[in-house]
Amino acid sequence: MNARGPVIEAREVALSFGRTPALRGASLAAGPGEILAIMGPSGSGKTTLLHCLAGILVPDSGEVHFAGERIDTLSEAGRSALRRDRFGFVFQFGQLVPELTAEENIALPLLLAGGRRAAALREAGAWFERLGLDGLHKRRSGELSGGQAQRVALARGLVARPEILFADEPTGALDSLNGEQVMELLVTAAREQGTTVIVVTHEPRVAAYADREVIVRDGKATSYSAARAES
Ligand SMILES: Nc1ncnc2c1ncn2[C@@H]1O[C@H](COP(=O)(O)OP(=O)(O)OP(=O)(O)O)[C@@H](O)[C@H]1O
Repeated sequence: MNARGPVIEAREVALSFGRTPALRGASLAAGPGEILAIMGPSGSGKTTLLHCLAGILVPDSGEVHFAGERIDTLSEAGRSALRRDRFGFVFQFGQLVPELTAEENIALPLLLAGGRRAAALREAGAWFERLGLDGLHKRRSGELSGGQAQRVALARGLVARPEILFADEPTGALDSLNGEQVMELLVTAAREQGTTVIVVTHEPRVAAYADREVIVRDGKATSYSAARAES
């Protein structure tokens, strides 16, 4: 696959939890820098598909390719290294480390990648002004509002300039104003860095920030171009 091919791709991915089929041959592909929204009814398989793409879950059948390499056949250690070094993550409830300050939380991916503490904190610090978090460097997650904590989580997901950011309902716990702000920051920062974004959401207003939507229904995925204006 050449550099213009998809950066991440699922091919006919199937996965069951016991007797519950979560995915039944789902395929999708995202190009470099593309922002893709995964939508669909509750229980349709969105999170499972995201986890298969990110190497968190291994499909029963089908293939997952990243940057031209098959990744579902890698060992757990290989997939874990991929997640640490090349992917970023944002979840619905920020999942910040409560013992760490906001700046330490943001710096975490850089430290895990072997970066030096002073340099990592400096880089983390650059995100505060950009995200409207000035003066909150030393706060712990319990001392931040939901919107502030989610912006910290977003910075942590992007600070190491991952090739792909996986976001699972990143605005799901926020009111609509905070949700739109987080999405706007996410999209702006990802575009600046050229990061591909795969975002699971059930909110059309969040999906409207994406270049393209993929609808998952009954464990299968269908792609729609961004021709939402007519509908
Ligand atoms: N760890 C698990 N163990 C057993 N069943 C699971 C597990 N995770 C998901 N499932 C089942 O797999 C199916 C797909 O779940 P998934 O979380 O991918 O759906 P979803 O579209 O993300 O749903 P939601 O929008 O409600 O978050 C559902 O039937 C769910 O109950």
